[in-house]
Amino acid sequence: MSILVFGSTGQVATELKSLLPDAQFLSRAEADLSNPEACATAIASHKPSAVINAAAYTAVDKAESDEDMAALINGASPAAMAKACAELGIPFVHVSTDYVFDGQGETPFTPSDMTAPLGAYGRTKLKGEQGIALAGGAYAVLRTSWVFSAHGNNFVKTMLRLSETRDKLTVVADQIGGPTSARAIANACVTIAGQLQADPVKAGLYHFSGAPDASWADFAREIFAQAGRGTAVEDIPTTAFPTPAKRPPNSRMDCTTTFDAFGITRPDWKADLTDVLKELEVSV
Ligand SMILES: NC(=O)C1=CN([C@@H]2O[C@H](COP(=O)(O)OP(=O)(O)OC[C@H]3O[C@@H](n4cnc5c(N)ncnc54)[C@H](OP(=O)(O)O)[C@@H]3O)[C@@H](O)[C@H]2O)C=CC1
Ligand SMILES: Cc1cn([C@H]2C[C@H](O)[C@@H](COP(=O)(O)OP(=O)(O)O[C@H]3O[C@@H](C)C(=O)[C@@H](O)[C@H]3O)O2)c(=O)[nH]c1=O
Ligand SMILES: [Mg+2]
Repeated sequence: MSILVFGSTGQVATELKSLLPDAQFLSRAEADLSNPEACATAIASHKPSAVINAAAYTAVDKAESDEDMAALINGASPAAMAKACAELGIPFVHVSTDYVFDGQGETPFTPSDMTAPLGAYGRTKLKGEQGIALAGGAYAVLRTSWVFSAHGNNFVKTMLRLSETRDKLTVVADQIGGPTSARAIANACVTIAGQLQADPVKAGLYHFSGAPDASWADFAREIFAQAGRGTAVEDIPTTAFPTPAKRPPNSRMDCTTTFDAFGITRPDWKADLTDVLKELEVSV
């Protein structure tokens, strides 16, 4: 397959690069997602056998005051990509988020559960999902959560940085979800692209998150335990950590249909964290 990837520097794009050395990666300079037509044109001119979109507006708090731009990048451009792929008859794999849900209750969300984003980032990602489904091609939207890797910005790197100057951190304990390594997501995207090409009836919306579910505070404790840092983690409620964007308290995702359709299981995030810490050279 000649795979075309939108994104070049992000967490998932970086992992796709090591997995797919022969794929083409489009940076922002080569395809700006604030320009949906440019994205469609890039696909039409490269004529790939599959497209993976790993680029997005991921600054959750900033999106609250910049929703129009986030909507172009997360909504209109992925929809335009899906349409261009449908016209070429090639698979399109896109990554979405747990933040499309309101996070009520304690039951894991299934792909068919009602969406109700609490903030601008989630609203714009939902627009992307809906535009992609409307395009009607051999698409897969893979919703994931709490992405971490050795590259880019993520919670693991933030915690390690803060632990250098702090003996104790306060971290929210009432938001529960599945931390997911960017490498596991990249692997899943490639598997799904291949299977969609052979079997386009598998098109649809899927969930993929690391197991077991944990709170951000649990995640922080595991990071410090594995990295051998003495920093203590105090559980706090979300109300004690005010942010511009509201985040879902329940980010648990039911990933059953992803296994049923593609044979892909939930990755063990603690094992993947070990690999990332090794890569960062901070493991004990
Ligand atoms: N991060 C997370 O915790 C989660 C992410 N996701 C989803 O997973 C996918 C991958 O996320 P992740 O790898 O973490 O993302 P990152 O934040 O690590 O990277 C985002 C990428 O998008 C690119 N990008 C942003 N704006 C534009 C633009 N206007 N034109 C072209 N490229 C642009 C960035 O390029 P540049 O370097 O030029 O800025 C960067 O390469 C996204 O769809 C995201 O919504 C889902 C759940 C959780
Ligand atoms: C730094 C810090 C954060 N927190 C909280 C804030 C928040 O609720 C949680 C995680 O912080 P972050 O800024 O990493 O969260 P955030 O950027 O919202 O992470 C999200 O990004 C987008 C792109 C997604 O799609 C989601 O799945 C999710 O990964 O931890 C603390 O409680 N204490 C702290 O010291
Ligand atoms: Mg963030």
